[in-house]
Amino acid sequence: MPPITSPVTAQELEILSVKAIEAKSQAYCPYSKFRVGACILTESGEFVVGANVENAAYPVGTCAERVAFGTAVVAGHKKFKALAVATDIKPAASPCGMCRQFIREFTSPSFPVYMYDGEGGYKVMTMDELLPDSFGPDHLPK
Ligand SMILES: O=c1ccn([C@H]2C[C@H](O)[C@@H](CO)O2)c(=O)[nH]1
Ligand SMILES: [Zn+2]
Repeated sequence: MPPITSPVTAQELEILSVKAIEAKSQAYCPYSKFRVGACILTESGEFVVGANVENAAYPVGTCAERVAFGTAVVAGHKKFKALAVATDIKPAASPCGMCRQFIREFTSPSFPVYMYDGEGGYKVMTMDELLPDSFGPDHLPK
């Protein structure tokens, strides 16, 4: 059985959402003009933010979610409680396919992804809902 992600408190969720929404202002998105902010709550109680960073060579740009997870992993974090992603649209946007696979590497099936719309409303889905029947580290030969 996969590990169950520990639940997020109402206070943690409030901070997570504020930081994800604030992180939109750090986006570098001159091409799409589509601001995305992300914030991860680590198992140790730290908040790590990211925003999308685009590039003149369009496909080279990275999403907010991968910036946040890359930053957190490089800072030494290995376990995560929740992710919030914020955009200015409604209904809320959800992580792209590449990000779903990237996040899957570091999370359990019950890991919650909170998706905030431009009015502060949100929907929440687990990683298993976002990426069912997924491929991960355990599928590779030892
Ligand atoms: O969940 C998402 C969806 C899109 N983007 C970024 C990629 C690109 O910079 C811009 C438009 O797709 O939004 C993210 O960061 N996260
Ligand atoms: Zn993405």
